[in-house]
Amino acid sequence: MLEVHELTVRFGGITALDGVGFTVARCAMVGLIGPNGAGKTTLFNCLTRRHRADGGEVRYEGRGLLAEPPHAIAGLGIGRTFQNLGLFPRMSVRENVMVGAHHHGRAGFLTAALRLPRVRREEARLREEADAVLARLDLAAVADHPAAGLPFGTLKRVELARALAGRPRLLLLDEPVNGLSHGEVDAFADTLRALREELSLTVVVVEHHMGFVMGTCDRVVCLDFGRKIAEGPPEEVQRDPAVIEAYLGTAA
Ligand SMILES: Nc1ncnc2c1ncn2[C@@H]1O[C@H](COP(=O)(O)OP(=O)(O)OP(=O)(O)O)[C@@H](O)[C@H]1O
Repeated sequence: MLEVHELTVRFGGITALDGVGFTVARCAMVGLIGPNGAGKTTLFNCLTRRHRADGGEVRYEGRGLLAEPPHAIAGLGIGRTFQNLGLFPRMSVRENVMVGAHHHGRAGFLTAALRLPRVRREEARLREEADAVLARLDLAAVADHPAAGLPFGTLKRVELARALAGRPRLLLLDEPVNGLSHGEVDAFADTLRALREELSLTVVVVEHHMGFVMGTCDRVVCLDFGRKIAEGPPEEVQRDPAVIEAYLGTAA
C-alpha cells in the first residue's frame, strides 16, 4: 500500500532523512521507532506533504505521493494524528471531529457562504458521522465539551477520533500513547487492534513506548540519525544490537 524509496530530507546542514526506504502492506501495522531526532516526524511530514522531499519517491496505492498537493492528502485516504495534538482548544469535541470529516463535504465556497439548504444538510451528515465515531471511541459524553480542560488521555482519543472521521485507509499515528498511564496505554492498544479489524486500516505508528509497539505492530522500522538501521518483526528488531545501542541503550 505504501512504498518509500530512498527518501531524503535536508534542513540546511541537517540531513533529517537520508535515503530511507521501506514498504507497508495493506492492513499491516508498522511501528516506526528511533531516538529523539531520528527523523520519524519528518517522515510523517513528508508523507502528508508538509515537508518537501529533497530526493526519493513515495508511492501510495500505486500513485506518486510527492507530486500531490498537501490539501489532497486527506481525500486520498491518509489520516494522521499529531504528537502535540492538532485540536482546536475552544471548539467542542464534536466540532473538532467534524473538522476531520470536512473533506467529505462537497459544498463550494459560495454555497457555504450563503448557507444554502444543501450546506445545512451536509453539516447534519458530517455531524452524524462525527457522532458515530465519538460513540465508537466512548467519547459521546464529552461531545459538547470544549477540547480545552479535558484530561490528556481523553484528548488523545479525540485526536484519534478526528483522524478516523476522515475515513482513512492509511492512518499515521505520531506518539499516540505518549503521556498516557499504563492502563490508558493498554486500553488504547486494545481499541486500535479492534479498529484495525473493523475498518481494514493500514497503520504506521511512531512511538517510544516499546511495550505498545511490541504488542500492536507486525513489523518495526528503526531510524537513527535519518537512516534506517533495522527492520523486521518486533522481537527481532528489539534484539538487534544496532537498535539496542542507538535507542534502547540511550533510553535505559
Ligand atoms: N523544520 C525543521 N527545521 C530544521 N530542522 C528540523 C526541522 N524539523 C526537524 N528538524 C531536524 O531534523 C531532525 C529530525 O527531526 P524529527 O522531528 O523528524 O525527529 P523525530 O525522530 O521525530 O524525533 P522525536 O522522537 O523527538 O519526535 C532533527 O535533527 C531535527 O532537529
